[in-house]
Amino acid sequence: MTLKETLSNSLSRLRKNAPLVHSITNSVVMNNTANALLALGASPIMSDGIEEMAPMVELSGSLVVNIGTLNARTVMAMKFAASHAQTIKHPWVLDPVGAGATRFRLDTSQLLLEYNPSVVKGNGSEILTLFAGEQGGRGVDSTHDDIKSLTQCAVQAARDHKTVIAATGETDIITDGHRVAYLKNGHPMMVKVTGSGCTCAALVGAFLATEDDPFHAAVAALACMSIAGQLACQNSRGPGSLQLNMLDELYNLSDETLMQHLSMEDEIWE
Ligand SMILES: Nc1ncnc2c1ncn2[C@@H]1O[C@H](COP(=O)(O)OP(=O)(O)O)[C@@H](O)[C@H]1O
Ligand SMILES: Cc1ncsc1CCOP(=O)(O)O
Ligand SMILES: [Mg+2]
Repeated sequence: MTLKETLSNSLSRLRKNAPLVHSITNSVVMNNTANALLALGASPIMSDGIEEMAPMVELSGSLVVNIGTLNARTVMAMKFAASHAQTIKHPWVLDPVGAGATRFRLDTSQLLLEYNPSVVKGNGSEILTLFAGEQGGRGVDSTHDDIKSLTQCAVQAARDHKTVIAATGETDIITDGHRVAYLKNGHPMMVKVTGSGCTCAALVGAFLATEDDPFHAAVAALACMSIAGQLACQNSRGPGSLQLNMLDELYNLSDETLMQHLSMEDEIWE
């Protein structure tokens, strides 16, 4: 079966299951992320209280750890949740937001990596900072657009850490170190809405709960995000209407629309 065929009913499968997705995320995007998960067909719950971390991880179908507005207390909660997820083999995704901005962010991202995330989702600069030690990015935004070097880095990182790397940008690159998918959907206006990348990570979390293979989960999630974004941009005058239209497009997305608009190439790296 081709990758495209494998993805052809992933969205309806997700909606049938309506998974509960637990996010420890940043205070900038919390509301929008919860709405995006609802629009897609999942159920969000945001919680960073260490007192309820273990039962919350067990209750939900997957975990999203996003370090966007981290502090000492929330980092403790993130570590606890990630560690518990690893112990009970619970799927989880790491979004190392602004990993290159400060030492605290880099150290926290590296520490969380030790708990074997199923997927690491970042923009190009975050992935290169974390896995190639490159200085780049402007705060939480990416300054990287070289597909060749990013793919090389992502493949090696996926192999070294036995995980799936999903690097977003004009072309999204998703790899488990062997299979590599390039998604060319999306629209440049998407970078003008804060939290676009965070929504990607949340959607990866949703698909991790209903797909057995984290590589498929990451490809399905980024395809939904980029295609919904691309369609939303057609009716948006700017970032304000895009943020709203994005939710409507996620809500109205179907397997058929996804397959119709999907612009993807994939290859195997030996
Ligand atoms: N230049 C671009 N053209 C098309 N889509 C883009 C572009 N830049 C980012 N995207 C899309 O925007 C979403 C967020 O990606 P990105 O901006 O890299 O994340 P972040 O918000 O973490 O920096 C992804 O779905 C990605 O495909
Ligand atoms: C602006 C900002 N500052 C801290 S977290 C955050 C949101 C980042 O969202 P994204 O990574 O999706 O652009
Ligand atoms: Mg981001």
